Amino acid sequence: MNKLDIAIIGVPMDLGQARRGVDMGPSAIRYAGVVERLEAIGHEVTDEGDIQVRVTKSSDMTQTNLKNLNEVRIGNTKLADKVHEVVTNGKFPLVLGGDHSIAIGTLAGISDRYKNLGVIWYDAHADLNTDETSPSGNIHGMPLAVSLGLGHDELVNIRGFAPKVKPENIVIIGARSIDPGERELIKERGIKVYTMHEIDRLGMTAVVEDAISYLKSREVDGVHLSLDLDGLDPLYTPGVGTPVPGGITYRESHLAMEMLEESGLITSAEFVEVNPILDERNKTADVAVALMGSLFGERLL
Ligand SMILES: NC(=[NH2+])NCCC[C@H](N)C(=O)O
Ligand SMILES: [Mn+2]
Ligand SMILES: [Mn+2]
Repeated sequence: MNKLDIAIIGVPMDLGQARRGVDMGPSAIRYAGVVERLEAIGHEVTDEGDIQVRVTKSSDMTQTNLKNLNEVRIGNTKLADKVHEVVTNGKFPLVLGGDHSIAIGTLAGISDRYKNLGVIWYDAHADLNTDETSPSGNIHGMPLAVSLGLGHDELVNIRGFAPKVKPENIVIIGARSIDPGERELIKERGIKVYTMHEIDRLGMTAVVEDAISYLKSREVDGVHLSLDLDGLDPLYTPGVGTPVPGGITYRESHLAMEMLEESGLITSAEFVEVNPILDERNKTADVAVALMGSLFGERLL
């Protein structure tokens, strides 16, 4: 295990989707013992606290079909600057959500350090909608598209450059709910997707091995793991706003985290969509922290 300097950044953002409460995700994950857990492995951990996010919904949806565009943009701009600072200081950013719209800021903050960044998107969804294709207007369904440079200018251009990632450097794992516009984009850009079909058919071992060798063949200089807790089956992580049945198991997820840790490729991570209001006794935050344990090198023997 490689000893890391981990910087935890909380993002109490819930304006990227419709169900309130996911702003309490960072507190729930801290309560589940994230700092102690990572320290016990032997890492240096600093909790950088939370990014200030405006809590009031904007009523103004007149110009675009994006909900709370301004608040989401401002929160992500602050997050991007913070992540950039942490990366520049040689620390490993571990971002706690908050809804998945915060991946916009995380990726904006990382990607000028890693010019050929790889991204693993562990999620039931592809999050590849744009303002034109979104069925909901919820920005948490758009962060991957935004990072590809597609969507509203104000989101795409955070930190003044675009795109943040290349389509051929992205791997999606666990997809089982894909909208028509997203399907088109996946085909058009040749984005690598392991749906639940591939996970069932090949097994998680083969899927993660394949994902790792694919990213290595792309010669990535870093890999960001963006883990949406709804990637797991809602049996294991009920505290999410957009659950989709038929998901990845708890065991498969631990295996995936262990294999990613062994690969030595991961240079940043975020765990998102933990909503304590929808959860059962903090189960989803507990799973998030357990998976972080595996991702950061915790082993039984
Ligand atoms: N990060 C998430 N949970 N995203 C869910 C997105 C759901 C749907 N595809 C939408 O765009 O509205
Ligand atoms: Mn999702
Ligand atoms: Mn997501």
